[in-house]
Amino acid sequence: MRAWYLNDPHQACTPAILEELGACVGKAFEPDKGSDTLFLTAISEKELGAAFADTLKEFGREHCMGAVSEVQDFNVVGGQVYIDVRDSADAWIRVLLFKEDRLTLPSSVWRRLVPTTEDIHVDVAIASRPDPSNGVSKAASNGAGRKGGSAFSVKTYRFASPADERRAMAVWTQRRGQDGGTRQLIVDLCRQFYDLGWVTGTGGSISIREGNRVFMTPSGVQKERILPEELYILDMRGNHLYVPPESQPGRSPLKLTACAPLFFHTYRIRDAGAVIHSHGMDCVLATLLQGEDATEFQITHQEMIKGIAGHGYRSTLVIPIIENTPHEADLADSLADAIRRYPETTAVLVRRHGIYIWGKTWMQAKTQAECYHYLFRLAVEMHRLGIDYTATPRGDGATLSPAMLTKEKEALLARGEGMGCCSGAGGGELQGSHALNGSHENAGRYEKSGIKHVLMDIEGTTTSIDFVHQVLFPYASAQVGAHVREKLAENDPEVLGDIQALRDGCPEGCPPIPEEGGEGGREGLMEAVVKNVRWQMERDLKTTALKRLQGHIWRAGYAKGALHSHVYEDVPGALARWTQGGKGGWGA
Ligand SMILES: CSCCC(=O)C(=O)COP(=O)(O)O
Ligand SMILES: [Zn+2]
Repeated sequence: MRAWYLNDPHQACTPAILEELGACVGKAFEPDKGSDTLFLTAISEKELGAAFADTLKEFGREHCMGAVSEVQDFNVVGGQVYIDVRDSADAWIRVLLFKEDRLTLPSSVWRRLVPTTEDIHVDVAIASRPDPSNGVSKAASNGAGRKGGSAFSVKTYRFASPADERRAMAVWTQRRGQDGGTRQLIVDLCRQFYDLGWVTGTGGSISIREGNRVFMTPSGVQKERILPEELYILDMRGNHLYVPPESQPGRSPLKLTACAPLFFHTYRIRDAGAVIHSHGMDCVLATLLQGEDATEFQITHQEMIKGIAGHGYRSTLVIPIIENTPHEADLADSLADAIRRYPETTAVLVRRHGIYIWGKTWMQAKTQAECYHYLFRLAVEMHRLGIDYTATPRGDGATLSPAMLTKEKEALLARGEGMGCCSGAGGGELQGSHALNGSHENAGRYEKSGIKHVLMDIEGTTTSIDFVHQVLFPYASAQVGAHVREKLAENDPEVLGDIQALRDGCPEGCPPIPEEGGEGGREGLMEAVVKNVRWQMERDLKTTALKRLQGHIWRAGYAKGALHSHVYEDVPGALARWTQGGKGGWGA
C-alpha cells in the first residue's frame, strides 16, 4: 500500500492520518460474517463491454455511506487499484492498493475507486457490513473531531451548478492565499509578522493545521525569507510527512522549529487550527507590567477585547504568564499546564520572551494576535500615563475613573505612592507589603488628591498567599454543598446565577450541571455543583464561574464569622494613616 495527497504528490500520507479517519489498512481477503460481498472483477473495457463506461463512472463517483451506516472492506484480489479518500480538511488522499491489500473504510469517509490505468484487470471484492460507530469516525468518537453524525460532512460541499462551484472556489482560493496553498500563506504571514516586529531576529514562529496535517516553520532562520518548500509537514502524532531539503548549497540543514512541542499542545488540548508564537516587544512588557511575580496579565473595558473569542467589552481579559526557560522546547509542560488551568484562554504569555496565541482557524489566530498586541501596547501606554488598565471605568460601577485623574493625582501615582502598588497592579507578596509602608505625609497627600477610595488586592498584599491556599480554598471546597443547599432553599437569585454560570462555562471533561427540575431533582443538582466545583479546583482552574461562586461562599463565611483572616502587621497602621481625617474609605 502507498498513500499520498493528490494536491501535492510529494506529500506522503501516513497510516496515522488514515487511522485518524477511522480507516484501517490490512492484508488478505477475509470477509467478515454478515458481510454483503460484491466482486468487481476486471474493471476492463474488454471484460465489461458496454457496461464499462457506466461502471467506471459509478465507482469513480464520490460515495459517503454515512446514511446507510456501512463499513466497507476493499480487498484487492488481483492487480492494483486506487481508492481515493478525503481527509478531515477535505483534501483527497490517493491510496494505491496492491494484490492482497485490504483497506477498511468507515461509513463517514468519502471515497471513490479509480483504476490505475484505463484498461486494467483488477479484482476487487467489496464487503459491506453494519458500522458499529454508526457513521461517526474514530476522530469524532474520540472527541478529537467534530460533533455530529458524520465527522467530516461539515467540510464537504455540494454545489447546485458548476458555476456555483467555480465562484466558491475562487473566493476560497483568494482567502487561502493567492496560490491557494497553506505553504504560501505561512510564508506571506511570516513576512507580515516580521514587519510588525513579531518574528524578528529569527525568533517567533507560525504553524497551521489542515485537518491532520500540520505545517511548521524551520528553526533559526530569517523568518521573513522562508520559502514555501522550506516548511515542515507533520501528522498529529508528530511523524514527519515532509522534511525540507537537507543541504542546499551554502545553507545549513533546516531543523524543525523548537516551538513544535508547544504548538502540538494547542492542537491536541484545544483542537486549534493555527498558532502564532510572537516575540513582539509589547508582549514582553506585558509580562512585566504587573510585577515579576504576576502569574496573569489582566485588562478590562476595551473595545479590542471583543476580538478575543468568548469576550466582550466589559470582560476582564486574563492571560496566564509562565516563566521562561533557556530552551524553547522546555516551555512545553508549563504551557500545557496553563492551557488546562485557564480553559477560557486563547493565549499564554512567556515572561521576558513573548506569547503563544492560537485560534480555530489561521484567520482567528491572526485576528486575536492583532488584538492581543494592540491591548498590550495600550496597557504599556496607560501604565506610563498612570492610568489603571485593570480598573472598571466610572459609569460601570467604578469608584474612580482613571480618565478623571487630576494632575495632582497623576503626580502622586508617578511617585509610586498611590494606587499603582495596591490596586491590583502590584500583586507580589513583597511588593504588596512594602506598598503599605507609606509615611504619614502620604495620608495628607491622599487627602489633598481627593482620592476617596483605595481598592486593595488581598493575596500577597494585605494577607499571605498561604492563607488563600490553606484556608480559603479548602473552605470553599468543603462548604460548597452546604452553601448551595442553604441558598437554593431561599431561592436566592444569586446562587441560581452562580449555577447557571457553571452550567454555561463548563470546561471540557468537567462534570456537567443538569437543568433545574431535571432528573435527580435539587439533590442531583447540588451534587453536580459540588462535583463540578471540586473538579475545577483540583485542576486549579480559574474560570469566571468558579471564581464567582467561590467569592460568594467566602463572603458568606466571613459574614457568619466562620472565616477569619489575618493581615500583615503594617496593614492596620497603613489603613489608619490613609483614613486620617475621615476622608478615605477602605476595604480589603
Ligand atoms: C532569538 S530566537 C530564540 C529562539 C526562540 O525563542 C524562537 O521562538 C525561535 O524558535 P525557532 O526554533 O522557530 O527558530
Ligand atoms: Zn520564542
